[in-house]
Amino acid sequence: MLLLISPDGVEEALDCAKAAQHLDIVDVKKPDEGSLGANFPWVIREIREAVPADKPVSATVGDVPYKPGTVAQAALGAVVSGATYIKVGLYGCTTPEQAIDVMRGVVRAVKDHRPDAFVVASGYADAHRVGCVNPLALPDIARRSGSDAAMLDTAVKDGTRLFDHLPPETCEEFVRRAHETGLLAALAGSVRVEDLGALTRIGTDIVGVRGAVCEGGDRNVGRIRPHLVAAFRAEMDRHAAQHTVAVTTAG
Ligand SMILES: O=C[C@H](O)COP(=O)(O)O
Repeated sequence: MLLLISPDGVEEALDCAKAAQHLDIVDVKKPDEGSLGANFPWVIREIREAVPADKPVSATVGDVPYKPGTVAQAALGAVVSGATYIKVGLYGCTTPEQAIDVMRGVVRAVKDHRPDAFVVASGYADAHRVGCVNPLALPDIARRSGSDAAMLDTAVKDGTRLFDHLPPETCEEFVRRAHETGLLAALAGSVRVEDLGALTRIGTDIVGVRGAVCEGGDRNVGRIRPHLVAAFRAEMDRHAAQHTVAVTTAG
């Protein structure tokens, strides 16, 4: 499982860089603009320069409206600024068709500029609270739009967590649907270390966190700390090793 960490700006990205050996992807966002709030292009550029070259930089394009042209242009801005993982939160899409429309534009805008960039279609585990597309539709939306991964986060950051809205069995079905069509499955949403066992067991490819690696577990007031990133990674590795033993023993 890959670890994606979301700093809110250059200062926190520098702290992520200090823990670079413990993480896999640095994800630029602006949490005060929403769950997948988009940051400024110059922030993406500065973070790309600050993070070791072998660590991909991801950027969120926002909790986007159903405006395919606007979103495609924003996604191009993110990739031109140096991000190679482009994450789109399909907040304003109420049907799979709308979501596919948005993601097709993003895929074209991004891949015309940089064919090796990785496009992530993100929905929300708590979609029922904000009226957007069903989370289990995301793998099919990602597949039909030519995206590379399907992701779920939570739309409302009120302390409730991924598994409060979608139990592990439903997340497992999400992962299964993504894998069935050759896509990666990414999961996030106030994930804590105690969720890592289930996330590992169900085959999650990427786990996205912010709060869990901030001081006091607080994604707004706390700051990302390198030792918390290292500790989170150690727990991930422990669960991965346990899972391998369990699978080998069962086989
Ligand atoms: O993409 C990952 C998100 O930033 C997760 O943030 P969170 O762990 O604070 O919910």
